[in-house]
Amino acid sequence: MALGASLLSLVLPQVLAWLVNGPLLTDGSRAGVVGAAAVVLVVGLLEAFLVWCRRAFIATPGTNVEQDMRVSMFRHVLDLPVEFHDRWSGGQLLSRSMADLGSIRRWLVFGLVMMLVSAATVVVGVALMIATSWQLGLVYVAGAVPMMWLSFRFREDYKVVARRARDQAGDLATAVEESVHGIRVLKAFGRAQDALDDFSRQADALRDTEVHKARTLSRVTFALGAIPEAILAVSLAIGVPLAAHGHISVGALVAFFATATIVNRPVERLGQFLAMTLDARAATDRYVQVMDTVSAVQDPAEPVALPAAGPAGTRVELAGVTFAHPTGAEVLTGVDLVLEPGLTTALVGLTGSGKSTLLQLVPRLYDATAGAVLVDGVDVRDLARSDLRGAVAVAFEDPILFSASVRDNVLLGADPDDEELLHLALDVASAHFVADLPRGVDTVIGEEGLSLSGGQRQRIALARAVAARPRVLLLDDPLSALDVSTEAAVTARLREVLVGTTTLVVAHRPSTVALADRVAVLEDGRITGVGTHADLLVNHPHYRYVLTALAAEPQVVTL
Ligand SMILES: Nc1ncnc2c1ncn2[C@@H]1O[C@H](COP(=O)(O)OP(=O)(O)OP(=O)(O)O)[C@@H](O)[C@H]1O
Repeated sequence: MALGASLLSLVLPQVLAWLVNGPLLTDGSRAGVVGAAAVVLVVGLLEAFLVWCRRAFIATPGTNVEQDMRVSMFRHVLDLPVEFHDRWSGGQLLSRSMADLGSIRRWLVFGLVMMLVSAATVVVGVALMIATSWQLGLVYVAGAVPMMWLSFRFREDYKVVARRARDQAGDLATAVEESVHGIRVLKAFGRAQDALDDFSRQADALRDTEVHKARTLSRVTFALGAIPEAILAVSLAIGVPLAAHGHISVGALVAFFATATIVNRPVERLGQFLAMTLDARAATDRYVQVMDTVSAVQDPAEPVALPAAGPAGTRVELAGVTFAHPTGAEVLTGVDLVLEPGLTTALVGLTGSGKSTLLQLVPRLYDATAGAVLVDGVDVRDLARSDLRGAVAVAFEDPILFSASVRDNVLLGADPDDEELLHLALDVASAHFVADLPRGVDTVIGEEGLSLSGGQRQRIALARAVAARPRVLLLDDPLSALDVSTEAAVTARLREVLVGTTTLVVAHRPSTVALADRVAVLEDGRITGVGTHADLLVNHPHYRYVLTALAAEPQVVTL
């Protein structure tokens, strides 16, 4: 339709030529003039109708493409492993999934269509101009050479700044995200001004890039506007003598200039279309960069079914597990550890010894670099991730809650309508404070649960892990914000409810260690001792040292 509208506009100069050569220069008949006016009117109305159709019909496919790309990207980002999210900032992903995709849509619905239409209009228009007068047509074609050279130069310059601007916009989004996320720290330390200064510096850099882009575009727009006008002046200087000597008719001369005026329009806008295309290209590159990232943690081609748990529960084994973050040194070196079915094992080690890392290998938040993690004898890499993560629940030390109701947060990994389970899980986690919230379990907790205290957040996160009714429960020191007596009450209830659940608890407090059936000591990336608390106290010097260090950590600071 866009093409039809544009090509129709080229009909008008031909009507004009016929009008000049016919009724105007010969008989001057009224019927001829009226006929020409009628043709102009019909062609004009048809062109307007086609333009309306283009605008009306392009919106749906354009927005559909944008939506499909956005959903695919979010699905892919959710599927990418934690290691990817360790490296990528939220702002970059945000700007790629919002602003970049918006720019691709605008290009699809306008830039691409207008580029194609303009190209067709120019080709057909120049052909008509050559057919009208080959001498003048060739002059016009000669003008294309400097324009193509200028466009090439523009493309080389602009594509670099277009990409830079998008990357800087992503960094700026990250700065906003981090500052908002850490607003309490910034305020408490009185660093708001520093954050503002940093942000202003980044915003200045983005503005400079945008100005650079605009200047590059304005230079090429000026050149692409001036050259066709100059060609028209040259054509006029050549065309008038040609017409005067009868080499071309006056009508042909008029038609040539009318066509040239129409062809000039898309030529003059070529810079703008090119800029849009290069912007969309930078946006597409950034989109593809995320989409082309292959997830290192994938489902196997033919997943093995998770065997039913044994009578005592599920057995988890880490066999010769070694792990290093892509950017760091080896954290775990040949770890051998068995979590006996239905028992609670405490994992103890100095800070930074790799306890959280070890725990995250079980649900495949990371994959072991060497060795294997086995759940009931099956390598976790041979299981479908959904099966594995359905059987394993984690409560992290830093509890992440979503801006949803308490109910939705707790029943995240369970049946969302299971009222009984909801209350049981909250009870086990000693989250009785929920009853006092304004709307009870339906109270929407603020972004990331920041409207709750640290201990309250931890208890909701623990309730979530319990409600998942896992075969294996991994607790990364989830009770650290609770006082010792609440911790004891929660642990006692956990023991009652989680009969048959194999539990690994990362312990930072002697009180937590004492509640476990067995203790494993992580030292220099290896498990150097497994036994009861009492045995290890007697036989394991590093365990004694770690316990002393943990006990020395002040729980209450007295000034
Ligand atoms: N994403 C990461 N990239 C690179 N190194 C990391 C990453 N996460 C953790 N590490 C490093 O791995 C090591 C183990 O970290 P981990 O969080 O497992 O220790 P931890 O024993 O749980 O510590 P803590 O008791 O303080 O919670 C640390 O040296 C840490 O710096």
